[in-house]
Amino acid sequence: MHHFDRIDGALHAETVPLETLAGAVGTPAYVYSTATLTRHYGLFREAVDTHRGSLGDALIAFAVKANSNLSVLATLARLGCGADTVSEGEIRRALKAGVSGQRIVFSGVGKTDAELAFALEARVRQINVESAVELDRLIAVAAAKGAAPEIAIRVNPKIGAGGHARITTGGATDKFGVPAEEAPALYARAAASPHVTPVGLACHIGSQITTLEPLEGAFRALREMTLALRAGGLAVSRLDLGGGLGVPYHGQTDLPSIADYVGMAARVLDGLEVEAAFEPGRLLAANAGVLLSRVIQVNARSDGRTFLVLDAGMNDLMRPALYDAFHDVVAVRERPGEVGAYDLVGPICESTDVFARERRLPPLEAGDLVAFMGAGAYGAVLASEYNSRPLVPEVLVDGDRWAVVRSRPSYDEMWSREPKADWLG
Ligand SMILES: Cc1ncc(COP(=O)(O)O)c(C=O)c1O
Ligand SMILES: N[C@@H](CCCC[NH3+])C(=O)O
Repeated sequence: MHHFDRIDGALHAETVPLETLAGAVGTPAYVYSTATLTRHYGLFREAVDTHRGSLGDALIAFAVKANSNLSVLATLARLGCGADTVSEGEIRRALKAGVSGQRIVFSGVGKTDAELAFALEARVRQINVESAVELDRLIAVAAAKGAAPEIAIRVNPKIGAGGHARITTGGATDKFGVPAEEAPALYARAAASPHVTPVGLACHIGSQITTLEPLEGAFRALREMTLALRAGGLAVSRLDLGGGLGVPYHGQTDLPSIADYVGMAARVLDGLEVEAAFEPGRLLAANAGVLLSRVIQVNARSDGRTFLVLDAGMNDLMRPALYDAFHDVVAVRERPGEVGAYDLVGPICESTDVFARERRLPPLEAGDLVAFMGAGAYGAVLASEYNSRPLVPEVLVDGDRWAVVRSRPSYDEMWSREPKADWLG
């Protein structure tokens, strides 16, 4: 079986052949590796523990949006990982997977009153407030419940970064966070309310960030703001540094390592005596998963273009269509012969249902299996049933054992969610 994990150039293999899984559950299917999730969390934990002096007893809160499969979350929860959540559904998933409320951070620009109330009932560790208007609503919700939740103010440091313009979150025009110049006054306002307890600041400037500079700039902004708030007599004991560190989709070997990244954070926070938190999503999960797909047909056109038509479509893996994202694709069993240039497409009736153009691959035939690498983050979670295609199964592998951790619904199950309007008879 192909190795999943390319982080740090290290290879971690599970021992169940992908062919076996494809035969058992059908294709397309997402396959996740326990060993890789464990290794990535372990590397992060080790880096953070090395810098306890600067980072305190730091929380690593997996960004559930990256992969919300309950068994993936349970795998991480068992290792001690927390959860960064952005909806009631994600809080519920994290709790169901065994993450205690005390390890759950609730972020997001549009939390409803009902979701805020739910977060208070779940006694989450921290609510990251993203605007003045949200603070007012939270104060009202908390007052009605006689609560005083611990909150952080998410600061927008006007440093946007990321692998694509559509995934930056810290830019001046992005909807996320409180503009840096407004944040101190908002913090002071929160401190004056008996219904919330401001404990710190948060930031998250974007995703698939491949250099440390923008992250360092954002962390420095939080440091300066902490010192300014303290000078004004306000207590700041936590800094939530968000997620965003990129992974090597292209096999790059020059990306910052987890140790580089955490070491940089420790240097910036040194001497502040705060407890740090990190919210990695992609970093923990992307290279812990592949999307398995079978070739439906090879359409070699007379104009010279060869379309490899796969049974996976953009509804199963949206990233290429949404962000022109690159996913390495490998033939699960390589046939001998000359490498060809294939346009990898799915069966969806959309012109953007193209995974790659002129990708060089060994000879492939109908029925062959391919694996999309780096599909463990923002893969299954972004899938839809477009073109009435059932969501694909998800499988978790652990050494030589495997389990279906999300099943493919039957068509009847799909229809059962659409009761006929009673007037239609
Ligand atoms: C608030 C917050 N934290 C963490 C993450 C995780 O980001 P990534 O998967 O890039 O680590 C995101 C997503 O971008 C986010 O919005
Ligand atoms: N969904 C995006 C990342 C966005 C992260 C959430 N803010 C991706 O697949 O790259």
